[in-house]
Parts: sequence; C-alpha cells; structure tokens
Amino acid sequence: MGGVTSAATTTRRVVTTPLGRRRSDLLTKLPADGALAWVRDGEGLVGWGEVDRLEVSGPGALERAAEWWAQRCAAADVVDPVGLPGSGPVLFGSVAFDPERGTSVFVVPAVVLGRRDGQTWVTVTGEDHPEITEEFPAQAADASVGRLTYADGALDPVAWCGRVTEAVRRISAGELGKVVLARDVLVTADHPLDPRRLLLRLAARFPSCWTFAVEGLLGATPELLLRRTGDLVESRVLAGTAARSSDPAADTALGAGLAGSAKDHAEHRYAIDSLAASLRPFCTDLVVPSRPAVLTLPNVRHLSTDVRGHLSPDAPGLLELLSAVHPTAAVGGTPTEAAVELIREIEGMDRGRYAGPVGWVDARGDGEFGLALRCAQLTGERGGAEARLFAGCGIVGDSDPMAELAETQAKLAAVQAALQD
Ligand SMILES: C=C(O[C@H]1C=CC=C(C(=O)O)[C@@H]1O)C(=O)O
Repeated sequence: MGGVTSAATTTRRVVTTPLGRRRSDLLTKLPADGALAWVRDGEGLVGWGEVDRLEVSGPGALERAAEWWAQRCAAADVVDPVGLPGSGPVLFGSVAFDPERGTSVFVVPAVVLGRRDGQTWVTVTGEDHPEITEEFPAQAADASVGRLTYADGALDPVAWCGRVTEAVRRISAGELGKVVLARDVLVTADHPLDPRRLLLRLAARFPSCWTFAVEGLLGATPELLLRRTGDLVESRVLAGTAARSSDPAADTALGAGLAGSAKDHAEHRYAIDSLAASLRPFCTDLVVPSRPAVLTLPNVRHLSTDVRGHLSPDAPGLLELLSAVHPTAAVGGTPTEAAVELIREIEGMDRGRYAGPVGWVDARGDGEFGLALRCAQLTGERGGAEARLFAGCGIVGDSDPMAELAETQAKLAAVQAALQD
C-alpha cells in the first residue's frame, strides 16, 4: 500500500458566486505559488490556495482518491447557484504515469475561478471568504527568465536511440505490438521560472489544447483522456505524429504523408483500441469513428479520433474510470502490462506525473482529465530556475530511431518556445 497524506475531514462551507459574463483572462488571476489550471480557449478553471491535499501511490491509488473526494463532498456545506460542471466543490488532480513508482497529487483549492459558455463564477472553500463581488486583480507575471541552458536528462540522445532500437527488436521478436518511449531534458534559466508566464504563453499559442498546472507540472496538452458530463463520456485519442515545416508546400506534403502513413495509422489503431476496449464495459453505447482526422498544431500534426459514449447507470465515478483506462497505448503500449514493464526496464527515467492523467473533478462527478503531455515539471532546484521537459513517441515494428528522436524534438519545441524570452 502506498502512502496517503491528507488533512482530516472537517465540514467546510463551499460558496459559489456568479460573476456574470466577464471576459478577462483566467490565467492572469493566478498567483505564482500553487497555481492550478485547466483552461482551453479562454474557458475552464483556475485555482489557488490549498484547503486539502491528498498524495497517494501504489495499487488502487485512484480508487482511494475517489473515496477521499466522496468523503470531502459529503462533508461540504455547499451553496452553488451556478450549477454547471466545475461550479461548487472542485478537486484538481495530477496522476502518476506508473502508480507503482510515482505519487499522484490531488488538491482542493481555496479559490476557484471558472468560466463555461461565457458565464464566470468564483468558488471559495473554507471560512476566509475574500471580497468576491470585486474583479480579481490581474497578477503580474515575471518578465524575463534570461538565458536558458539545456542538458540531457536521464539519457543522452544517442543512448535514447539505442533504447528505441531495443524496443523495435522486442516488438519484432513478438513480445509486444507497441510501446511509447519518452525522454527528458533539463533546462536551467538565469531567473526563476514563473509558472504564469509559461501558462499564458502556452495558452496563447495552443488555444485548442488544454493548458494545465498542478503541483508544478505545467503544459498544454492536445489529448483529452476522459471528460464526463452527466452520463456523457468523451475522449480525444491521439497517436501518430508529423512535424510541421515553415515552407508551405513542404508542410502540406508532411500533412498528406501523415494522413497516408501506414505506420502512423497502426500506432493510432493501438491507442484507439486500448481506450475503446477499457471504456466500453462501462458504456451503453460508444461511438468510435472508423478513420482518424488530422489535428494541426503549431509545432506538429497528429492523427486524432474523438470518441463519445454514454455511461451505464452503474458505471463508477470519473476517477475510477481513469484508473480503468490509464495507460492507453497513446502513452503506454500494447499489450499494456508488457509495455509498462518494458518502459520500466529500458526507458531509464522516472516519468513522475508526465503522461499521467491531469485535470479536475467536481462534486457531481463531472470533470475533465487530459494526458499530461507537452509539459514541464518545475523542480524547485536553483531557486525555481530549473525544470524537466518530457516528450515521448509510439514505437512500432518499423520505427526508425532517428525519426523518433526528431519527433521528440518537435514535441519538446512547444514548451521550449514558451520558455524563451
Ligand atoms: C507521448 C507523447 O505523445 C503521444 C500523443 C500523441 C502522439 C504520440 C505519438 O505520435 O507518438 C504519442 O502517442 C508526448 O507528447 O510525449
């Protein structure tokens, strides 16, 4: 059994107040410390302050988190005239990729600012209610990080390519069909990295992605693992990637190449099949389009499939559903157990919460969790000036190590551009 750290359950007042149709940027309201965020195209949730925290690891981590959250919700004295997904009590979470190795973190913020369908609200938990009839002032984000210095993470690029070769060998030997291998790089800045600056830049450049922050893990992910709204469940599965080019003709050719690539479609199929197989038992219907679309982002394109279904009346809550579907073959591989074992054996690093579910759940059980991709983990080292960046790629039987390395570089570029002055 892994450790659980949390405060005792006490009855808390949770008051949501409508703020009308304000359009100011939610991310600008965050303080630098303890920033929590899940924002897409100007809507979503930001939170700060910490009323409760759960740290949990080992088998059954998400089930224990669900039980813990249910106890907190049952003990809450809630006033919520807004009644939308994300109003009332909210829990932010960032789940370890591998619960056998990592610790998942859940935080109940003291203040949550939310916006959905143009309506804005604030939810305050606890007794210290700030003046909530006023607009929250925008917080200043630090201007400059100065020079950035990059260093290899666990493996240098040559060693990482060697691991890809080893994975291809194992796949060719019939041990598994696909595995996702990731690498990390370390970045040190001259000045402390202000999370708000990174979040604002990511959100501006990637409006169609979900910009997230939980416990120093910050990013903009294009991949939605599960969204639950009542009995509706949705997922955006991504796998299969091509770089972009600044030359329009070359860029169009790269996009067409992805759409026609048998290797990328095979990678994508594994991811779709794993999500559908693990989600279907909980659904009365699940619609999986037969062909992926191409999702175009500023730095890469992906094969992308939007899956949609309805949950059975006896389906478990969102956190338990996450436990059932994670890791899909977008971040693990196929078969799941063999892939996770191979990742433990050859990847050479601890993923921490990279590639794990990240997002929020409310007291009704509605919520959204993406996969923590295209992200930086602020390490707290060197006075807050250091971070670890991550990127991974699906490896199949005909993967080329150098092409996979280039793919990690294209993915890393998202956060690297946002870090730069
Ligand atoms: C594992 C990552 O991406 C996943 C999501 C989209 C495309 C992927 C791919 O083409 O390999 C990966 O499965 C990452 O960005 O670190």
